[in-house]
Amino acid sequence: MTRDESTPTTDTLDHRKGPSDIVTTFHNAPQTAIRDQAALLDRLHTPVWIFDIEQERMHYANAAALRLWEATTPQALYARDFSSTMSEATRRRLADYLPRLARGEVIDEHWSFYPGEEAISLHCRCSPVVMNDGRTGMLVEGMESDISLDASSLRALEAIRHTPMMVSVFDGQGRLLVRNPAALEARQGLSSFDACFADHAMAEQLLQRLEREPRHALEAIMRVNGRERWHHVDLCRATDPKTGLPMFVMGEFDITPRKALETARRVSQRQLEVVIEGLDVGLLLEDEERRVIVANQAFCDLFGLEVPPEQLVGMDCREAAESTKGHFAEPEGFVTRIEELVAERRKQTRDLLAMADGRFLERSYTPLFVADEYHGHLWVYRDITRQRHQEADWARKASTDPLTGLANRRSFDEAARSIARSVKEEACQAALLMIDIDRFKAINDTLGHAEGDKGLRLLANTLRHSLRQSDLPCRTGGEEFMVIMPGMSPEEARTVAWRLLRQIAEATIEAETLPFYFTVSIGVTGFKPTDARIEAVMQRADAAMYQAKHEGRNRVAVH
Ligand SMILES: Nc1nc2c(ncn2[C@@H]2O[C@H](COP(=O)(O)OP(=O)(O)OP(=O)(O)O)[C@@H](O)[C@H]2O)c(=O)[nH]1
Repeated sequence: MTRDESTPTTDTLDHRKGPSDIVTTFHNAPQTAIRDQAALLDRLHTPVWIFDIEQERMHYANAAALRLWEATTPQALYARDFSSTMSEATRRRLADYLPRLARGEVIDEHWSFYPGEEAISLHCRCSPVVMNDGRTGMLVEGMESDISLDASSLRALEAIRHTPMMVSVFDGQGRLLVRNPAALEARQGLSSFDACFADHAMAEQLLQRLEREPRHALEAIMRVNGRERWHHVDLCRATDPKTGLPMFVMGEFDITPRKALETARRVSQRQLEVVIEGLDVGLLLEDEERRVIVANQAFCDLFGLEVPPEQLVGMDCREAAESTKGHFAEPEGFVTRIEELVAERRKQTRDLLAMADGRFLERSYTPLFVADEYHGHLWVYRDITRQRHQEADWARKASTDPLTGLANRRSFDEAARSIARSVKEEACQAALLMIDIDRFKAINDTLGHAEGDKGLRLLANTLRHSLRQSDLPCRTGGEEFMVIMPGMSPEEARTVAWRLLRQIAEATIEAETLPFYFTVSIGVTGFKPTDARIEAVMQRADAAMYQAKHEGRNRVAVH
């Protein structure tokens, strides 16, 4: 069929009854004008028809449309029952149209027609029309399409009409010839090949590539309804069967969710590596076969390994433990404990390991289970040497008198309670001395507090150097000192007290930096199993000390 054949004459109209639909739809013109308008429409080369989608009946067709539908008379076409010839795909497509037309939408799509042996692709503009009974009909203007394919190609195009995959056909210059509804919906307003791609330069290169290669597949960022989406793109070179000119087919589907997932995985993998590398704890990840999966630089540093951590990957962890055990104060214990933990597969944190060089490491062991399946284990080593020293320092400070360096009242209480318990439960003996400087107030008042402090320090040093290791000298108050003497009877302690008393007096005389000398009074008592509280023994020591003061100072008294 050619367009020339379709030239209508006004005669055609004489034996046709124009439907009154046209009146309401087109111009709302007076009835007398119907025939003139219909005659005008018959003169169009463009086929125009009105189709009742619900009843599957034709309501109007101009002369060009009659030829397209291969009808000899309009009446024959209006009487035609389309339900018997309409394919299921076409019925579904039209069923999609109905609500859209009812909403007033104008739908532009390609439709294929097969009059005789011919295949015609028309760009159909489908608009809503109100029919006589008030229902919505479809007014179709079949405009010429750029595409000229043979019948089988058009049928192939029809077949891809219902796929969610986007299919577009371009000519050799990248101008759009036809696209299926999925592509049409995604690319409204975009009609060139390069406009489909976010990267136009890449589109240019692809066109050139297709001149050399018959097909090419890629993943690219494409433009879809003004947004950018990742698509898998299949490009295939073809030839227009009529003109012999090159064209190519592009099939696309959305892979954005997969790409997003891949990106997220890549980012989190990289982030994980950065985190592992940046950690200042030594980290070693083993698989269930006890092979190293990951180690970080901090791990190598802790064990003095002079290889980059990547070189440990794949190494047998049992061998690694054997070769590093020499770093530990108890090498065999280190290896044995690792094997125990692995056998138990129970999380273990804060395992303290003493190193041969005096450092302390804290070890955490975590078995790795994914969905109840064992996948190896994670070892984390942390150097806590500084922390340990700090803690020891704090503990010492908390229990030490800052002026003299002797144990303070808190330590004295703890030690005295412990000794009292031993005396009670183990029937051993212990003594307590209370030492008080004589007339210390006068020294302070005449020479000042700072000079007085020198005296206190001298007394503390004398106690420290004169007593046994097992004795505990403490500064329990201003110028009041106590000495706990485990394993000693009050009588034995009395002898020691006298010796101390003399040594203190001599020390004050010998000390060149001390501008005064002093004596002390000492009260002596013994811990008794019957003492309910340590205050009892302290009171006796206190009483003995006051007795010594009372008796003239510079002496020892026993309670
Ligand atoms: N320099 C110095 N003096 C202290 C410190 N703690 C207490 N003192 C002083 O020690 C003196 C204790 O005096 P008292 O307990 O009254 O008795 P005393 O002068 O030692 O006389 P007797 O104990 O009766 O022999 C007071 O002057 C206190 O201020 C201290 O940390 N440094």
